[in-house]
Amino acid sequence: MAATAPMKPSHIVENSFVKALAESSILNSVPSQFSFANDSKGFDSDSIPIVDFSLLASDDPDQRAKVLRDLDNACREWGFFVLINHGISDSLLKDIIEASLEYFELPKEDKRRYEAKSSSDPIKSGTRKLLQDIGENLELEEGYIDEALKLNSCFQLYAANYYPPCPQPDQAMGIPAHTDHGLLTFLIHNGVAGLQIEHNGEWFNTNSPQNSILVNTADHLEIFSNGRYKSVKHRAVVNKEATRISVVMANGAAPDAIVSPAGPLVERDGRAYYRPMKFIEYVETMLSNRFQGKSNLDCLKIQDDTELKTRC
Ligand SMILES: O=C(O)CCC(=O)C(=O)O
Ligand SMILES: [Fe+2]
Repeated sequence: MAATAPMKPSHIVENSFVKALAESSILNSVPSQFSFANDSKGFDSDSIPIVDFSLLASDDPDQRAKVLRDLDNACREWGFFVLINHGISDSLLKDIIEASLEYFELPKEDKRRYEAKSSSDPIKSGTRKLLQDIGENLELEEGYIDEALKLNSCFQLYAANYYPPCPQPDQAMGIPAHTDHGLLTFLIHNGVAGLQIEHNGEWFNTNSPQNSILVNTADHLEIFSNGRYKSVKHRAVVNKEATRISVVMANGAAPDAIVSPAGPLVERDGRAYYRPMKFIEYVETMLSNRFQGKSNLDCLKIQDDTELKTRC
């Protein structure tokens, strides 16, 4: 059970409530309304991909070609990678985590002031270098991805998750299995592990250094790449000892961009495997029924030509 800010999807319980509950001295078991029997075990793996961001700008063509291949393999095979040498200082990363913790310590009324009023309340910013490299890996013309997804006014959603220590970690889940909307999700944390990703039907722990950034490919990149890159399923588990904080930046297309498989990829594949949908509509429907029933992505998948006219 996580408290999330500033976006508060309807399934997430009141921020202050989870925190107060966890701090209550009489809490020694998970209340039944939060009980979520699960197998939260994950495997450790040393093959989780690592991408060295600094080498993407290398002048050495062989070095650059190698890191582009690393990025392509990571997006195709895991939908996930640990980004190192990204150029963001350790102190800035720490400050972001600190500021998020301060937010969770605020009284309930003060917290409200910072909550986004709706999902169309975007934070617009961000480097798009990785997306341009991804466009190159997909053999799209330079600038294609920027224009098709209107990246000069791209949508970024910031959320901070607070996971208090849990007396029965095997009876609760911080955030259940889901995929993210958007193109890429960037995640940092306070050094306490908890993110697990699904790979070949198994759950893997992501024990990454605190100064790295965890990146996962999300639904709109799966759609745009016509299924070459998979939106990875992930979840957050809790532990008995330590509070975990994660800060997530979901990086998407412009709110009014219609996201569909990229034209040149559809030509290469002979057909589109996903239906188009306006970016902001996707985000809004997803946030209103996240973790319940069929995912938006499944609804947009076209299984075969005979299904072209069917919808969820
Ligand atoms: O806290 C984490 O590790 C995962 C958070 C997450 O998946 C999300 O906020 O969408
Ligand atoms: Fe997520």
